[in-house]
Amino acid sequence: MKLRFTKMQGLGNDFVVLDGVSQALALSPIQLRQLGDRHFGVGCDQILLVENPHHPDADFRYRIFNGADGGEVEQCGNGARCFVRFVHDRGLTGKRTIRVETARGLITPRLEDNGLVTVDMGAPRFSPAEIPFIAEHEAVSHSIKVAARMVEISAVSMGNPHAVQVVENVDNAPVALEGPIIEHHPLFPERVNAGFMQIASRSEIRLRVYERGAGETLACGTGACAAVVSGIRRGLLDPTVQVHTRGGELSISWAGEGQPVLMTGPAVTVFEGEIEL
Ligand SMILES: N[C@@H](CCC[C@H](N)C(=O)O)C(=O)O
Repeated sequence: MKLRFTKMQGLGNDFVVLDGVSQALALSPIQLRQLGDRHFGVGCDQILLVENPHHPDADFRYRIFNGADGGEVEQCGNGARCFVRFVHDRGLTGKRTIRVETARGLITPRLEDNGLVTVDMGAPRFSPAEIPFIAEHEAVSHSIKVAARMVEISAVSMGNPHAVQVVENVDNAPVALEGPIIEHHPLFPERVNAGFMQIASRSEIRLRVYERGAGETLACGTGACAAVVSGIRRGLLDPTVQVHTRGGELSISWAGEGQPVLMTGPAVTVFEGEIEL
């Protein structure tokens, strides 16, 4: 079968985006992995499938699959911004504020006049139901053993699970060594995204994320939200923070418990193409 796709990126976190609104699409895990493969397919960190909604209050539904293993996941921050650009640029909607159904509820991205996209990512969650590893007393951080050392991590769900640690300097943080160990740590039965955050000031962090099912990416939107939320809860950060990733800048705001996280950043179309699957 021939499949048309759009290649997009948000801060270098790259996506193959598929239009499941104009055509019915049901891809097997093998086909998804082929799309994600950088040698035998198109290559991307995640595949985004845009569909008609099931939820009565939503304009669209979008599904997210990690490119390396084809596994479906609940949420993707950079993907949410690319999703908005995609439906807007293809004329699938004229709205600039869009209600989107994800595997973890509705989120609301808005295409700004300056071309950036702001996404209301919903409230972060800290309950054991979302992150089973978190104890009932909901401490803001926990000590876990990673390789030979104890690491203090904050567990945050942005719909998908994150474990964030504070490091002195992200440039020499043990992302490649500890990322996969944290991702597969037995305390996280659903596996986890591992964040390494350097606090530059109360309003600026530097961040690297080893993503579940993808490895280290140039940026992770939900990872940025989770890192800022964990820094605010630890008393290290102000409510609005500039996040420097290897792929560029994001602005993240959070007013505190029960409030939504707002993420603003770019979304760019790279090219369109067709692949035989
Ligand atoms: N890159 C994304 C997150 C994609 C999903 C993640 N790897 C997971 O498995 O939860 C982002 O920008 O948030």
